[in-house]
Amino acid sequence: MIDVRPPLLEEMPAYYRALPYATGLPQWEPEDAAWHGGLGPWPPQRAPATAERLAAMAAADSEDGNFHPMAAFVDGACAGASAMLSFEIRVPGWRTVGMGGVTATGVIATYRRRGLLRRMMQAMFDAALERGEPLAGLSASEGGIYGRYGFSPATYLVRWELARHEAALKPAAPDAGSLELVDAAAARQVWPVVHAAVRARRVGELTPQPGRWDRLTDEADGANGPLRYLVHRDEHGVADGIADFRLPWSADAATAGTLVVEALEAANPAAYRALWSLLVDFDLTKTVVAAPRPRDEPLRWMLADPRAMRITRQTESLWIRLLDLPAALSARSYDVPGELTFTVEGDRMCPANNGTWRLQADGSSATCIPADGAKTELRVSVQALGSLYLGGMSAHHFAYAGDIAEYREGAVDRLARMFRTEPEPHNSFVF
Ligand SMILES: CC(=O)SCCNC(=O)CCNC(=O)[C@H](O)C(C)(C)COP(=O)(O)OP(=O)(O)OC[C@H]1O[C@@H](n2cnc3c(N)ncnc32)[C@H](O)[C@@H]1OP(=O)(O)O
Repeated sequence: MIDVRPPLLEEMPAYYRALPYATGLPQWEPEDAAWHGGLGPWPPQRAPATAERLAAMAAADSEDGNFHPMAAFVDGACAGASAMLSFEIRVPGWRTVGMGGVTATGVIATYRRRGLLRRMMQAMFDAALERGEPLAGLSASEGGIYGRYGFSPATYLVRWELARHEAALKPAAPDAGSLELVDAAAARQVWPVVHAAVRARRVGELTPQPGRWDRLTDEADGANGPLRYLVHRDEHGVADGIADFRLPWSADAATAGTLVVEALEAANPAAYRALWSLLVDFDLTKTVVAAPRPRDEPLRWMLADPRAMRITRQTESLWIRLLDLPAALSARSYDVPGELTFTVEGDRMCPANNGTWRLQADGSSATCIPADGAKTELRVSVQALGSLYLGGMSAHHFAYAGDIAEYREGAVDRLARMFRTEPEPHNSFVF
């Protein structure tokens, strides 16, 4: 018998044992190796979490009102685990929308492909709708899993490299502010302030989980060395930018002298430029590696030679799924005013999304109301709407792929123009 429901506190250890990160099973892409590069190509295999560790995780998670676990029990045994974290995500028009972020998902190998994830996903969608969250989001371990549940990529992230001797910046006015290397305690104070300023004006950025920056430390991470923290302050001494970077040790000439930027945020162009000016020309280094970064990194256009920045890796980051289509589409704004009548079909997990809808947007506000019976201009899949929602993808591409069918000439172009946003949406962390 299959039972899908939130686990009880005493069931949490069994719940965690369904998760790869608790059982020590391999990860598809160990983040440090795949993204930052480093000495060891793969970090060492993690040991399964101890009973004490599982108990501590259960205690912490049960205190967290934004953590909504879901479990699948087969004949009483916990065989599958997943969870949603409640976030607020910034959408076009600088508003925020509630999003259930799917995280910590696993089905024990001997129980897989029996529909346990599908059932957990359905239960989590229903619970998110009850909490009033019109969106679900996630970052995917494998690209082939989540489209069937209505998710589709909405943001990208990249890793880039720059050779220091090619990284001359175009001339610019001198910085009126100042830079300072600080310790982890100071960085923990600055990060929330800078992130809040950035988040207010970045589509795709998420509210950080409580304690997000608590783990910042001055301790060395083996040969990768310690994280170092560079803060920018404006001319009044107010912190408006921060970067976390490492200078890993290497015996290999190919990777020696690499400066790895793991995070950098700035609330304005002057702070952004000042931070990068030092990091791309750091004494005794040869190469700068940065990840995860936005695809439309402005630094490229500050370089005298824009080709010097080489994107060495790109993947999709946040996948979006519309749970409540009219609430989601009327919560964002549309830079290009317009009107569209479109039809969604075949959404079995959120059937209220099906039907014909009329979206009307005047540049600052929008309405999305049922228009069943009206002449439709487009058929749009719920996946295409997920990708288009934050404004980073082109509707034309989804028309090529068959996710959008045009019944009135010019309707795809109108959809594309209405949904696009500038700059490209970005989320600086995954969950
Ligand atoms: C958001 C995150 O947390 S990402 C982390 C996801 N977790 C992992 O990658 C850990 C390892 N993988 C697993 O634990 C499991 O394979 C899961 C959780 C991904 C899938 O669990 P399952 O219970 O097997 O999924 P379920 O049986 O509901 O599958 C539904 C459908 O997805 C397909 N599917 C599931 N996983 C995969 C996959 N990795 N690749 C391709 N198809 C898949 C199934 O074949 C099935 O297809 P169908 O609807 O056409 O019949």
